[in-house]
Amino acid sequence: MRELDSVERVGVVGAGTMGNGIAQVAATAGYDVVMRDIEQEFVEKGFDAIDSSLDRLVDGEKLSDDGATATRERITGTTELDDLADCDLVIEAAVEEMAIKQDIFTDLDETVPDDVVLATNTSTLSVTSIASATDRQELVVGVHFMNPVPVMDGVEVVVGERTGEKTTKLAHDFAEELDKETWESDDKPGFVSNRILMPWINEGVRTLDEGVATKEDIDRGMKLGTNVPMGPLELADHIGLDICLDATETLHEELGDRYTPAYLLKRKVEAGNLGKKTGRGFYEYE
Ligand SMILES: NC(=O)c1ccc[n+]([C@@H]2O[C@H](COP(=O)([O-])OP(=O)(O)OC[C@H]3O[C@@H](n4cnc5c(N)ncnc54)[C@H](O)[C@@H]3O)[C@@H](O)[C@H]2O)c1
Repeated sequence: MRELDSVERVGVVGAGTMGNGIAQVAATAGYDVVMRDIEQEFVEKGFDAIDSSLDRLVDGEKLSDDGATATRERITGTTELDDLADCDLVIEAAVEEMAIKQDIFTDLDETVPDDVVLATNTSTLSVTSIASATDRQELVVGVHFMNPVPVMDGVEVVVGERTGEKTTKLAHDFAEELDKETWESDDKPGFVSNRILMPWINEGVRTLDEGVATKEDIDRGMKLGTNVPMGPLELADHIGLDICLDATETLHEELGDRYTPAYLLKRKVEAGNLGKKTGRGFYEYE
């Protein structure tokens, strides 16, 4: 297995909310990064998000101008999977669909050298099922970054049925190289974070739908009452309502009725009101 010391080039699959954030923090830590999406347009959008994020960090004096320029220069974009062939570690952050993730892992398994660790950023899908699409299950692990990646300090390392000990250690060590702190979860639905967070968000949506309070009061109530930085509806908009629905459906499928997705959550996703990323969710955004 390729050790962390020999990791120079990191591949990121998906240039969306999480992929571009992971590419940014890996490049800031000094790694060369190849960020791959299926369309050039999505790659460009990923770079736009990275540029805005780096600008904010420079404005807030958290990163120097030179640091931002160097970070940006270390990231290359592509639509070709073959461009990941000389990566020493690959992190997948494509859409939360098992069939798509398994196809990606089968393709990666054929493209990337046998001793390279393949990580997935899945929020709730089984790391073991994703790994089963490869011939290197010992080298597949969950490395679950939090959103927004450049801001959040934590990374959840998810250990699948056949994930090797060295692979798990590499996942922790790599996240720490990116200045993150880690915790570990067994490969069970929702892991630690979303098993607890998604029912909280879902209950917030039901509380709105059942007319208990206005959206503003639900969010204010939870912020003032429990000292969290965002209430459930604001946080759902931030994460993306489609991501919340996918995660809640997985939990419902695996863990039963207490996780049934709220009706209003499904209605908003069907209407394309996915939260911040589409300009409208529970709140409206410029
Ligand atoms: N949004 C969050 O708060 C959050 C937090 C933690 C983990 N996650 C997980 O991270 C993953 C990505 O989520 P996101 O919010 O960045 O989604 P997103 O929709 O913003 O981005 C997904 C990207 O993947 C691309 N894609 C689809 N198929 C691809 C393929 N075959 N190859 C390469 N790229 C492909 C899409 O074009 C899109 O640009 C999901 O598994 C999600 O569950 C999301």
